[in-house]
Amino acid sequence: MIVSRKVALVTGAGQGIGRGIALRLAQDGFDIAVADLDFQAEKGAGVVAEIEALGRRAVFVTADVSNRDDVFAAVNTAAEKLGGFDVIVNNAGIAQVTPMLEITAEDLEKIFCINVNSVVWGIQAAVAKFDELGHAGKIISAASIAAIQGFPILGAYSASKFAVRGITQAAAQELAPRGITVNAYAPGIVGTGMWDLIDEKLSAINGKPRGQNLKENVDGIALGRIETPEDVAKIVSFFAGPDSDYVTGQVLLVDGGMLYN
Ligand SMILES: NC(=O)C1=CN([C@@H]2O[C@H](COP(=O)(O)OP(=O)(O)OC[C@H]3O[C@@H](n4cnc5c(N)ncnc54)[C@H](O)[C@@H]3O)[C@@H](O)[C@H]2O)C=CC1
Ligand SMILES: CC(=O)C(C)=O
Repeated sequence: MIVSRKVALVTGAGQGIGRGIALRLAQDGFDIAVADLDFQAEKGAGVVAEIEALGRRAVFVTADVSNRDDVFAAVNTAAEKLGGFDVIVNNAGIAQVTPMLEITAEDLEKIFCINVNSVVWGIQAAVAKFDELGHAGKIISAASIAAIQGFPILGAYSASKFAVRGITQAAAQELAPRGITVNAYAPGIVGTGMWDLIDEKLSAINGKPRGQNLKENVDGIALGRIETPEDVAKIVSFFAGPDSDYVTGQVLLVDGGMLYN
């Protein structure tokens, strides 16, 4: 899907799914703001270089997505440096691997600030910029299979992703009169740093050898292989491009066949 010179900001784009999305949207013709935490600046610079090698413009923007001011500043920087603003991908997120009876107030505060508040800030910042620029745009957020079904030991994470689904449905209805679409992607088991962490923590809890929890989850995928960031990025490409102009409020499973709705 080639678009004519547009700008997208992708959060958590220093690695993993976010990097895959940033590269795919660059291939689609977008100039890209690669947003991530400060400590990811070196990886972010690498992603910027990869995008530039594709012939597109890119900037790295430091932002902690749990901080509303950071998100607004990132959107402003993207628009100023890249000359427009059309799409936000609220991708950044964290996992927590904690049995329900051990979840603390601090755990909940942290995961909701990063996985949920960030989506609200991203929607607000994007809409403010679309209004300022006098055009509509597209808002896309990271849900998960855990937004459709709760996963044991991932209870706080599942709750945060259910919240992303609710926000996506509500925002889609509120923003439809402005021509803005709001959708989310729901990956399954993607081979990134996040699943390295989940596998490690599950091993510590259930005593299975490292890699075994990941293998058991991948064995349950109908299409028979682990998901890649590129698999996810194809769906984001659809939501960011004109072929999804009549799609809003959707949370699209891209899981190789794990859940069916
Ligand atoms: N890996 C998987 O199997 C799945 C991942 N997802 C979701 O996809 C999204 C991306 O996940 P992965 O790429 O796998 O994770 P990852 O851990 O590999 O990458 C996450 C990125 O987000 C950044 N990040 C974390 N906290 C941040 C903050 N406060 N502000 C800004 N950036 C922050 C990290 O620095 C990192 O670059 C997340 O929202 C995750 O919940 C959804 C379903 C499955
Ligand atoms: C990381 C994630 O979303 C799951 C459920 O695997």
